[in-house]
Amino acid sequence: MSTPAFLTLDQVHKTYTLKTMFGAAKHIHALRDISFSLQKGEALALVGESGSGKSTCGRAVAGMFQIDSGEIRVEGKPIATAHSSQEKRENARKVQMVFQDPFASLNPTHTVRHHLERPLKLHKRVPEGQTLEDALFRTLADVELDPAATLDKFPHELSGGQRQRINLARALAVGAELIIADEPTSMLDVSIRRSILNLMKRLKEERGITFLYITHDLATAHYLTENTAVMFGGRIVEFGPSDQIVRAPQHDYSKLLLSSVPNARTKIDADFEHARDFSKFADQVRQATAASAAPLASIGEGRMMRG
Ligand SMILES: Nc1ncnc2c1ncn2[C@@H]1O[C@H](COP(=O)(O)OP(=O)(O)OP(=O)(O)O)[C@@H](O)[C@H]1O
Repeated sequence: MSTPAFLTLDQVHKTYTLKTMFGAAKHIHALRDISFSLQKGEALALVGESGSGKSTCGRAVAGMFQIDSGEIRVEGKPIATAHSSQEKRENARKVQMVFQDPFASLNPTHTVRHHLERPLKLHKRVPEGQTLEDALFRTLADVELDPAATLDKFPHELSGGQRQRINLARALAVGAELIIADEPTSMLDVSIRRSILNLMKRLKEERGITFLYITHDLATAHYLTENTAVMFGGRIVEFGPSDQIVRAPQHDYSKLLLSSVPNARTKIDADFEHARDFSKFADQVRQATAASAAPLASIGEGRMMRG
């Protein structure tokens, strides 16, 4: 029997219903018919503009709310059927989130030691024959921080990049197998973004950690990920190998995202390069993408596009 994918999303839908001032309900289709799967140790980028549904997708996988329909499976088991508290704890351990703001996710009144000690103890992650101190040192070394210099510091004594490394260390401390990294570098200095991406790449390659990498930045996705899903309006409009999507995007919306990236070595249609009023042109592309009811269909070589 073949091993199931580490993560599978099968026709996932999520609609938020908001009450407007006049009492009428407004429905926001945040996820529409989202399907993909990820093998252990693979990374998938979810890319799109603000509001396209990327974070909702990440939070759904982390089990932070109930989806309306469809199924999310981790190692073949639907997360919605985790009934016992032990099953829920185990899912929560395996799937960890790292957020955009590296400061907000750390408690400013506690040291790095406190942030890592608790998960290591709670999830019994201190290997036999090692002390808690050994495990703390190993966890910090795993994210390329100097353990002795870092352990007793408070979050405000660390740079943004170091804090994001602590957030990754915290995920490692519980034994995360899938890390959902939601814009993990967008609040960091440009100069250190690449080093955090490289660290995630190393964790993927050396530890077999699976990544769902949420980003606005289609151009950086291929450093870390094998595949990219371009999202718009809660739907996947294009899916395929990340380097191919960057070099030769097929969907007009993917081209639009890439056309704003300086120096992207991308085949963009003449329309995109010569549009006189680019923002009007961009709106036309968004409207056409929103209006299309075409299904996501294979266009060959592992690529899919909504026509
Ligand atoms: N808790 C919520 N209640 C109501 N609407 C929500 C909620 N969370 C998200 N939305 C709406 O769902 C849609 C998708 O939002 P989501 O945050 O998933 O997009 P995103 O692509 O991650 O955007 P960003 O990059 O800005 O985070 C948006 O229209 C958003 O306003």
